[in-house]
Amino acid sequence: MNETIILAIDQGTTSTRSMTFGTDGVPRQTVRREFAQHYPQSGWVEHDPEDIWRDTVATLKEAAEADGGTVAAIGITNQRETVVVWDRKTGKPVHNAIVWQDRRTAKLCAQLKADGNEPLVRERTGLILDPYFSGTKLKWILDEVEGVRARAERGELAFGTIDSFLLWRLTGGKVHATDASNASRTLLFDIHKGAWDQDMLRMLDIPESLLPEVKDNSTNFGETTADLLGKPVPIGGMAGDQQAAVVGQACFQRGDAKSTYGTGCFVLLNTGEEAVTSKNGMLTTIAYQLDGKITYALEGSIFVAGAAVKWLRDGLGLINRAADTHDMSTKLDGNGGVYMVPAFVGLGAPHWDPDARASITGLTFAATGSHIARAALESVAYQTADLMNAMVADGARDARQIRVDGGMAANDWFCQFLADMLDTDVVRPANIETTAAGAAFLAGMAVGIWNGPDDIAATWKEDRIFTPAMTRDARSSLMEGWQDAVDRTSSRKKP
Ligand SMILES: Nc1ncnc2c1ncn2[C@@H]1O[C@H](COP(=O)(O)OP(=O)(O)O)[C@@H](O)[C@H]1O
Ligand SMILES: O=P(O)(O)OC[C@H](O)CO
Repeated sequence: MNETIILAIDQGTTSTRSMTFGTDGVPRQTVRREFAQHYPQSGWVEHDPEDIWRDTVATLKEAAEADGGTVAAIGITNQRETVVVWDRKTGKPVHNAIVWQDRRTAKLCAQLKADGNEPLVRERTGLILDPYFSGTKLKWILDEVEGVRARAERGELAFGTIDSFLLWRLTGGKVHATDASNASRTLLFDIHKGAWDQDMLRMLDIPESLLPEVKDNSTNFGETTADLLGKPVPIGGMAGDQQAAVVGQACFQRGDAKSTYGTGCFVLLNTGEEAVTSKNGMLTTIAYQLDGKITYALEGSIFVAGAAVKWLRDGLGLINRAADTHDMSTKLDGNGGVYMVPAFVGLGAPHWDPDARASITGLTFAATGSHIARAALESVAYQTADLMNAMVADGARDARQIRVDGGMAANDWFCQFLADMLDTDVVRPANIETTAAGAAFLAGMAVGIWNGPDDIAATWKEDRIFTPAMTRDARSSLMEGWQDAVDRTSSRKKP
């Protein structure tokens, strides 16, 4: 008899992946495709939703076929905040997807801030007024794309983050829904009430008819059309990729923290039933909602992590493969005073400086390509340290370990440097694709394969622990160099 499997779709910023998992939670097959990034203007980032759909269908079919098992349920996880608006009749997007990294609404955010809206935004949504989140991007499409506002007001259009768009397409246009974790990133959602917020909709002039229904993370989201996998398959799980990683890393207890290193880096700290408000630039967000009960997280969001390594490869041509950065960094005695501040799309938490742009500082004739590669890896660890310090300052974090995952976590040199900078054990699981695993677990729970978080925690396996091995003085001196580089890169000039 065919084995039962769960299929996870992981729609990331640079690639779309489908993975199959056994009922033991172990990954079996992975099919991955990179897709085109569009940069129409400085600071703008777009995706073609049809590329995303095409790769989703192709990878899910290939993964299921390569596996050969019987797909019991599908889970979807996705790059968050990215906005798609489509026609309810034809399913056609009215514009390219505006990606979470896109800064085009920086001015609008500054204006809304100057008008005194930020305290209410923070109180209701847990977020701040930064172009990162979906709300102002949705407003841009309504205001700038000809005819769209009128069509929206006539109820002809639907808005969604990537999860919603894929759900709509996978169900043949039958279901327009999202999950609480994705909704909590839109700037439109009251994270305390668990409902769309009328004041936010008014502030951004967004017709409510555009919005999807918001559901638990593990529930019946509908069935796929029969043509995709030969028969309809239930979609049982949906979560933003960072929240799915919280589930995949089994961070179910208050105080558990994970950090995912993909395109960006996102640290999420489970704060249980309490929605902790940060005074230090962190976000308050929904980690997951199960059986109607919300668990919150404090989040630190860094916009560029693995993307800096990708730039070394694709922009500079300095490396052939991302993994080359490991040996280049290992062979140097130190960083030679070279720092990279990867503010390619501004700086996220805790600085929130959308107008900053990247820099490399401290270059001398002794600097080599390896110093630049190392500076890229180091910058991601320094940024994580800034987040952890902010969480400590918020009184929200003790000195427990942090679990890491995502593509960059495969790099041993980086993980060790991270442990040194955080002065905390860095724990890497056997499966670093925890995002897809989280989506599979949520889907599997919905169809009774796993009963709840305890079953999921039992499948989590450690690969390696990286223990801090640097003196306090060495750490402080590196962090000072980093702080100096950040100050030089800031768009806010010191008086
Ligand atoms: N060994 C490595 N060392 C450093 N960076 C790496 C390594 N392997 C992958 N990366 C980086 O990690 C990112 C890929 O991670 P992934 O989790 O697939 O990202 P995403 O889901 O955002 O597409 C890429 O940006 C790549 O540059
Ligand atoms: O593409 P990733 O994995 O870096 O994730 C993107 C985040 O969801 C953006 O908030």
